[in-house]
Parts: sequence; structure tokens; C-alpha cells
Amino acid sequence: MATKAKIAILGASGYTGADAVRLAARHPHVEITALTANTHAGKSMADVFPHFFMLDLPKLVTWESVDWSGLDAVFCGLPHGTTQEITAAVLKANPKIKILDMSADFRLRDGATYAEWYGHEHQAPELQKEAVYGLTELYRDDITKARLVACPGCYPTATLLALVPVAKAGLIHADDIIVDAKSGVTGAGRGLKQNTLFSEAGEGLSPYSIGKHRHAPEIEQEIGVAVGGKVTINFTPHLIPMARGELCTSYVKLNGATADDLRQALADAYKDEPFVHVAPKGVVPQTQNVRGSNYVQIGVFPDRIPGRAIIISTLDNLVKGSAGQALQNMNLVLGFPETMGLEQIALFP
Ligand SMILES: NC(=O)C1=CN([C@@H]2O[C@H](COP(=O)(O)OP(=O)(O)OC[C@H]3O[C@@H](n4cnc5c(N)ncnc54)[C@H](OP(=O)(O)O)[C@@H]3O)[C@@H](O)[C@H]2O)C=CC1
Ligand SMILES: CC(=O)N[C@@H](CCC(=O)OP(=O)(O)O)C(=O)O
Repeated sequence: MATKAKIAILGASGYTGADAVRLAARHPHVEITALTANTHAGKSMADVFPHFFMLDLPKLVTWESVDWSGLDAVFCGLPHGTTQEITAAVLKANPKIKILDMSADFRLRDGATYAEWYGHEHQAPELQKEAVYGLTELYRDDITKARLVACPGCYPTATLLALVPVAKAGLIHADDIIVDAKSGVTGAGRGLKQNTLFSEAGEGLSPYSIGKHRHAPEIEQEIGVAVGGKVTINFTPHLIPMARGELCTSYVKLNGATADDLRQALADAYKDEPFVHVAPKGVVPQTQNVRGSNYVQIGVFPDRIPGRAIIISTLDNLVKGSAGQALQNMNLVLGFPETMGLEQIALFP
């Protein structure tokens, strides 16, 4: 594409939308043409996010007032449940536009599973069928051809990148996986919530949605695709007192393999992947190694219990866990080099 691609970012007054702005603003082939908000519509981006003082950005408007003609791609950083009808309206106005959805609205492939976990029938079932699951490293070819990319949640991205290659190779028992996950509080969005107040999240570690988090069926769906069968996993997320970052510890039962075999299988699977780093033996992944970057780091360790291993994976929930992966997918659907605009090194410490 010779001229710059024109993009809109829906939900730009939220955390994922703002990180999409941060990344897209420095992408050499992108022009940010429209930014939307709900309660913040009418404000400038610098009013809502003062750290954008150096950028000349469009004013925040409601999504209904955007002119979709002439746009090449749209990032959706909207609460789950709101994106289905908005996406349908956008695609009706411009059927050629590419959608990079960061919400959960199009990730589950099965309508009944969606209704069970999200409490209502899907509002755009045809689009749900059309959507491609946007975990870049697993579905690159399909994403390249897609019009609607359902970018995975932060927990599924971290977990699936750690587990899919070893489950697919039969090195672990896919029906005996325990995932213990921790997320920084930006994972819960920018809206005011009691549990993300500094006084309540700042000095504690809180498990939530124990045994029933809506990302469990998303993870099960994709491990199920990898092994060709139905699987159930045990998944417990925790809110941890840091702004951004996520770390998942997966406890697995080995199927005649060793921890070294798992590490080698992961290293082989990701040897050409620009954003997945399989740590050498003994190197412990930590959130600081990936904060602010689009990288994922994975480490494998033998368990003291014979026949078991522990896989640790970490990412930044607002980058590889949402806006970065969406931009990576935008690069694919618009034909730009996949890593363009995404090669920032982690902000350490
Ligand atoms: N935060 C994270 O780490 C991750 C989030 N996600 C998903 O991405 C999506 C966005 O998350 P996040 O950025 O954290 O959320 P935020 O709550 O920070 O932002 C939500 C955005 O959506 C706008 N909005 C809210 N309601 C409506 C509506 N009814 N119609 C139109 N716009 C609306 C808000 O506008 P206003 O501010 O003006 O009210 C705001 O711009 C969610 O689906 C989330 O689950 C996915 C992966 C990681
Ligand atoms: C800390 C926190 O609250 N995290 C969010 C997950 C963020 C995310 O990835 O949610 P989506 O599936 O909607 O994209 C949660 O547990 O619901």
C-alpha cells in the first residue's frame, strides 16, 4: 500500500484503545483518522490521556458519527457484549474494512458456548462464524486473509502460546492442565471499579472468578483444536498489584516426555517467531522482561513430582495481550511487515 492506511480506534479512551493509539501513532504506514469514546466523546485525547500531549490526534467522537468510507482498518477496544452490533454496522457501511477486535465478542466459535458464558445469544452469528481467532503465531495464514480478526484475551494468549505446541505434539496430557494466572490491574479496564482502587488492589493478591472464568472455555476451545478433541482445564486468575503485565504458571502432566523435551518442542515451534522467546534452561520468565513490549517469554521447569512439569509464560496484557497483537494482525491483513511498529524492547525495570 503506497499511501498510509487509514485506521479508526474504537474505545480510544480506554486502556487497550490508548495502547493501540500509542503503537499506531509511530507506525510508519498508518494514519489515525478517527477515535471514539462513549462518556468521553467530545474531548481531546490529551484531555483523557495527557501523555499524548505531543501527538496531533483526532478528537474523540461517538462511533455513530464516524464516516467509515475510505477507512482500511478498525481496532475495537470496547467492552464485551457491545462489539457485535457495532461491528455489524461498521461492516454494513464498509464491507471491505478490516476489523481487529480486542474484545471477547467473536472469539468463541460455538454459539451455544458463547451464550452459556456471556449470558445472551450472539447478536451477529454470521460474523461469529466468519471471524478468525487472532492468535498470530497459530493462525497467521488465516488471519492474513481475514476481514474480522477476533484477537484473543490476554490470559488465553499467554496460556495458549505456552501449551498448544506441547499439547499438539502429545508431550503432555491435555486433560490434566492447571493454569494459575496473575494480571496487573489494567487488565480490568479504566472504568472505576472498587476492586481496582489502589487502596484495595495495591497491597494484596486477589483470586477471582475461581473455577468459572470466561477465558477457560476460550483456552479449552483452542487446546481442543490443537489435540483434535474436547478438553477441560483448571484456570484461576488473580489480580496482582502492578499496572500492566501478566504471568501464567501452567502445571502439566507429562506423557512420557521430560521438561527438556517440552522446552525443545517450544523452541522448535517458535524458532522463527519474532515475538516469542523460549527462555534457556534455568532462566525464569518475569513480567519485567516484557513490560511495554509485544514479546512473550516462556520457560519450562521440571516439577519435583515425577511425571510433571511447570511452564511459565509472561506478556504485557496491553501489548501482546491486546493492542500489540491487534497491530501485529493489522500488519498481516494490510500486507505490512508483521513486526512493523512493534519492536519496542521491554521497559525494565
Ligand atoms: N485491559 C486489558 O488488558 C485487556 C482488555 N481486553 C478487552 O478489550 C476491551 C477493552 O478493554 P479496556 O480497554 O481494558 O476497557 P476500558 O474500560 O478501559 O475502555 C472501554 C472503552 O469502550 C468505551 N465504551 C464503553 N461502553 C461503550 C459503549 N456502550 N459503546 C461504545 N463505546 C463504549 C469506553 O468509552 P468511555 O471511556 O468514553 O466511557 C472506552 O473507550 C474489552 O472487551 C476487554 O475485555 C482484551 C485483552 C486485554
Ligand atoms: C484483571 C482482569 O479483570 N482481567 C480481565 C481480562 C481482560 C481480558 O483479556 O478480557 P477480554 O476477554 O474481555 O478481552 C478479566 O478477568 O475479565
